[in-house]
Amino acid sequence: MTELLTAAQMRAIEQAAIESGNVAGLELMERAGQGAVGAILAEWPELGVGEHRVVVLCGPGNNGGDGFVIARLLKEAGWEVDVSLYGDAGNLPPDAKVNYERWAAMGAIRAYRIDPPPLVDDYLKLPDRFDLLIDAVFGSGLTRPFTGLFTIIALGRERLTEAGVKCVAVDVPSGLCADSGRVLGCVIPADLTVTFHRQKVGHFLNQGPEVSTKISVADIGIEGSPRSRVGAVGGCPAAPGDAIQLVETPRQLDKFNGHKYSHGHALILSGGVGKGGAARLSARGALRIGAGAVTIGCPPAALIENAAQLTAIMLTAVKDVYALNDILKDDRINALCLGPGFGVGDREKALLAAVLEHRSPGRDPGPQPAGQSQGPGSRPGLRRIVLDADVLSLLAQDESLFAKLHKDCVLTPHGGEFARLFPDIAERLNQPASTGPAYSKVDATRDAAKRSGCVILFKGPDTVIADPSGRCSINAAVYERSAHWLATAGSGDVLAGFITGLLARGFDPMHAAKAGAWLHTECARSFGPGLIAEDLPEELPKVFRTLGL
Ligand SMILES: NC(=O)C1=CN([C@@H]2O[C@H](COP(=O)(O)OP(=O)(O)OC[C@H]3O[C@@H](n4cnc5c(N)ncnc54)[C@H](OP(=O)(O)O)[C@@H]3O)[C@@H](O)[C@H]2O)[C@@H](O)CC1
Ligand SMILES: [K+]
Repeated sequence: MTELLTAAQMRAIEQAAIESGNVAGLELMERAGQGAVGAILAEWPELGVGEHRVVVLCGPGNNGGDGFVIARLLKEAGWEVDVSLYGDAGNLPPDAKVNYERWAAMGAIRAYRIDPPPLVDDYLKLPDRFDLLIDAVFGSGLTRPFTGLFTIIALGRERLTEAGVKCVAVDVPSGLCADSGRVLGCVIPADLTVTFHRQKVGHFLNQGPEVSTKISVADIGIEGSPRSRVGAVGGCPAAPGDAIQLVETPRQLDKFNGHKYSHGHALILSGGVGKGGAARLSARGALRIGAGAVTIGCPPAALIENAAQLTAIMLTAVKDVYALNDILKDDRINALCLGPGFGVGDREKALLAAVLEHRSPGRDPGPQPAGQSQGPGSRPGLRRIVLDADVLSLLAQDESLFAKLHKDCVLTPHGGEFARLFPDIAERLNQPASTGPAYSKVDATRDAAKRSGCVILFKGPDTVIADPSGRCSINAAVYERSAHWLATAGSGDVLAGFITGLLARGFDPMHAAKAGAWLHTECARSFGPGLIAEDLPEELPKVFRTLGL
């Protein structure tokens, strides 16, 4: 389980470690500097031999303090070191001040005031040639946008890359909000970002991956402390529900025993003639991921078209609400998917209302083992629903439909659909970030989950999944899991099908959303560029084999 931290959580963990008496803040700063140097030499071993020159940009807080430690360590290793301080030495926090003084006893410091900012010509009188730029200007304490300094560096950054200068961000690239991954003002993009103890949420959201480029986590020796995790016993102020997890290999994919209906039965409602492709993609995804049976329900006129395309997937006519209610008398149908290619007419609206109302009258599955409920079919009438695409538009248009949403629903909006469903939340998220920590996609998804009472899966390379209780995870298709070719027509329909299939197999909504998103990314990575949506379900057997299933 990989837990991501906000700046406040990291501060609380650091504070708890210091208060435990096992380690002093100054020692943590020393370890942070050592960790950064270690990570740099591991990344570029060639920097460990021969003569090199580094420019260290320090800022007014403890991130700057880390910079002074790095300057000292590299100088001791024989480097030529050029240090600047952006801020007032008299106002440095205590540990940073100690390291400032230690460095001052070894070398020069060019100091620049924050207010008024330095003139372009005055700032960054960089040496003619150097190998490494250490960005220790701002870390997790960035509270407001700042452009003066950053603009100069950001503008010169490309030139530095061309000159072969490597840029290392200490903790986060300066200008990046450690909680939201949003840029306040402008940012110094890094070639390598060295962070401490745990990766930060902002490394995975929004622009975080693009400007952090590669993350190395340095151990600063607080791992064993009783409060090193969010929500640990007596831990930091954040409630357990506030921990944000990175979605990883799902552990509950082993097959149930029994006949095919013990793997559940998914019903995918499709649109009319010529509109069935999206639902067929969802159905294929649901079947491949292991639903025992999958049926597409389409308007009578679309039966022939669908029949010509389907073999293992069953087909039934759903003319109207009466027909649907008849089908739903079959208790083995335990998961539904509505939205892909569905349409937004009166028939669809009525079907959506009926499905939302049809939910297991008075049946609560009660406490379940982590991630899985009892075998599907064991609780007749319990229906879990994935709502995607057109249905999200219907929900956005009609408050009474929205009010029918419940905890067994999973909504899977992309950015545009999210903005239609939750316009005020999206507006807050899309406003330029003016204070740090900035409102993040995690905050927005949690707020949306709370309002709707459902699991929300907010798509993107940084897919955020939250439930109404605040539980939250990020499926990150970034860094080594990057799969930009996943942005292809129909890919979302397959994702909706994956989640539906997992719901049919008995996964609870949160775990189905997480596992579905993770497997979706894995299929794309496994297939590689050239992928089209049809390839995603077909890649699942290979991914399952890799998982040892
Ligand atoms: N936590 C840990 O366990 C460990 C933490 N460590 C390190 O500490 C870092 C966090 O340190 P930090 O809290 O001092 O924050 P940091 O970003 O250095 O600067 C804050 C200062 O900047 C100022 N300021 C903010 N925005 C500004 C702007 N736009 N323009 C101008 N000024 C601005 C702000 O001013 P204020 O908002 O208070 O007015 C404040 O003075 C962390 O990233 C890691 O590197 C390690 O040593 C290992 C252990
Ligand atoms: K930094």
